[in-house]
Amino acid sequence: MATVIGPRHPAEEDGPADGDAGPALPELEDGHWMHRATEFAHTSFKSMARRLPALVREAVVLAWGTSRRDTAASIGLNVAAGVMTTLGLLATTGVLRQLFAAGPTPDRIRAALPALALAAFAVTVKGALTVAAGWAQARLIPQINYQVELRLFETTTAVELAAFDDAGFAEEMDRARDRGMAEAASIVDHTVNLVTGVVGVLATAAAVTVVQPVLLPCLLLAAVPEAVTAVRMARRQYLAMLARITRRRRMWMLAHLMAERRTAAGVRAYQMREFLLTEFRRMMAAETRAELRLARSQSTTRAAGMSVTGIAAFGVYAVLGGLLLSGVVALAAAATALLALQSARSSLRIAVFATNSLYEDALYYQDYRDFLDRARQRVPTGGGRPVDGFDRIELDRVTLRYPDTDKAAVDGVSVSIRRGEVVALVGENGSGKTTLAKLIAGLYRPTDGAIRWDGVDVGELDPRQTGAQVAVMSQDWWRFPFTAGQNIRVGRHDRPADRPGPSVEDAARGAAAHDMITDLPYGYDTLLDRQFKDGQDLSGGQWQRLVAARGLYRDAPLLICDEPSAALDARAEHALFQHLRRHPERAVVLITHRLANVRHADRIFVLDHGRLIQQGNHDELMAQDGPYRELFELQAAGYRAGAGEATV
Ligand SMILES: Nc1ncnc2c1ncn2[C@@H]1O[C@H](COP(=O)(O)OP(=O)(O)OP(=O)(O)O)[C@@H](O)[C@H]1O
Repeated sequence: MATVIGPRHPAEEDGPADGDAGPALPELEDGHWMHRATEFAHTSFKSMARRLPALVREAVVLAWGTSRRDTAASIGLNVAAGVMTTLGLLATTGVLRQLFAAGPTPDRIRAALPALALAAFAVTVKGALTVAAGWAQARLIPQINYQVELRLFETTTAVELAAFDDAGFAEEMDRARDRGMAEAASIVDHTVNLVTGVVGVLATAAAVTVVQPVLLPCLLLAAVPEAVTAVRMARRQYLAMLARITRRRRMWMLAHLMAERRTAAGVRAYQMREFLLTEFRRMMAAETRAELRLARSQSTTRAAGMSVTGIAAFGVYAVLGGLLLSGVVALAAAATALLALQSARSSLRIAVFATNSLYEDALYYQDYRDFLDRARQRVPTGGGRPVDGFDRIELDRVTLRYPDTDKAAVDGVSVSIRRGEVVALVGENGSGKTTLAKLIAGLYRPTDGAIRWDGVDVGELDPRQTGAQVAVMSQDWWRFPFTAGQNIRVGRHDRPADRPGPSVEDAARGAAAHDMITDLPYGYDTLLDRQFKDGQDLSGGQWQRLVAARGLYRDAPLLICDEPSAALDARAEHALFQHLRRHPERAVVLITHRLANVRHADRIFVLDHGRLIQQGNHDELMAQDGPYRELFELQAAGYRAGAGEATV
């Protein structure tokens, strides 16, 4: 049997130094979340604590806006639990005082009983309050997630298409979606934990102060080193993660290349296995060494922290002993202080951790807030004039310049499209056809010039109603993970039952997709995504038929077809073009490089570098000595030559 394990790489035995894991792949762009990670890494705990009130306020406002009842319960019940902590400690002192008093044991126990009952009551009630507070806190999280996610997607689906061409916008959206959104619930969670921790510390401090104020500094002295060690370790881990992040991202990238269905064929066809594995081994070895170094330094920090904590505890015991001997503190109070110490330690640890996490997560949540503010400004408002079809769409010296580009993709183009016509956009790659089609479809607004529907500027029309008049068969379609039937029906999913229009099957027949769909295992109910059970894959051409069927099902008065047949075989292409013929109720804008398909168009617009350089019907353009005739003859010559060779 052939071995499936490649030869061992030297790195496996000794592993290179970190510097050896240099880039064989090109340098990666910083991840969009890196700026927050770096900011967090360089903020001191003191600065974090200073921003704490503002962050807590923000989290409370968010939680309050989501559920007043659960917010009030989360905070109120925790405060009440704190009161019970104080009460419990005071009752314990009472018990101890009675037990340590002089007299016969049965008498002392009897005297301690009321305080004992009170302590038991406090512990029980505190337990119940803590459970109830945890419940309210757990209830808050999904409700916040629901609100925050919904708000994000309501916004991302409403913003204008042009926003997505803006690199900054797309990046902010990724940031908001990948991390910012998830941190909304976290900041509320951390805030409640912070409140719990602070209330715990205050409750303990209050009890100790009542019992004997002198013990308060001892309490703090003993609790602080442990909390500081915890923060130090978390910080060190974070910095180590940050230092290794570039390498880890490279590893993830390689891991995807080696274990992905979509890359499997390419990796095999080009025999890339050894190349990828070698890269992976190099990085893995360096990564392992870094992990080992971190483990060592963390253990050192923990050991140092434990030593300081031990010394502090020793100091507290010594002070307590001194106070006992000098009679400043009674034995019962000293015993209570030891109990309080345990409680204060864990509360302080919770509070410090919560501060750290709250600060970090709030940075990411800010990304979410910033994105929403920015995105809301990009939601098209449009006018309120109703639209019900059109007779003529006019583009008047229309220009569109994509963000961050110097050249206009469409440059001062004036064309008109009438209902009942088929017009074609022709030109070489990058000449601006798709961009012009998107302008006609209303997906982009021109940076210059005007688009008018029956003489009215589109800016004055209701954008929803304008959009409803348009169907686009785009060349870069998305494989929606729906059934075949849904993939077509989604083209007009909101069609009222009484509105006439083609059935899903009619549309599929029109796009030569019906037979292909009925051949699928579940026909129109077949799921077209292999991630689902019984999901199926379609070929590129089969998908294109489905996309064409969706466009036909939409049954709109303006049909824009951008390379609708690029992946279709000759029969499917023929069937589709039968459907794209002239129809009195519809205008068709057709983009195709197969010029035989535009011969019958009423008008052909030829574009070059974004400019309109020729227009007319096929015969008129063939009569001119221009680019259209040149392109057409080049294609026709290919066919003629093929026919000639075939006859040889
Ligand atoms: N989203 C975008 N952001 C920036 N530039 C773009 C964008 N889309 C297209 N362009 C640029 O605009 C110009 C016109 O592109 P367009 O897609 O309209 O050409 P096309 O004629 O449809 O090309 P093809 O025949 O290859 O489909 C090209 O230079 C292209 O690089």
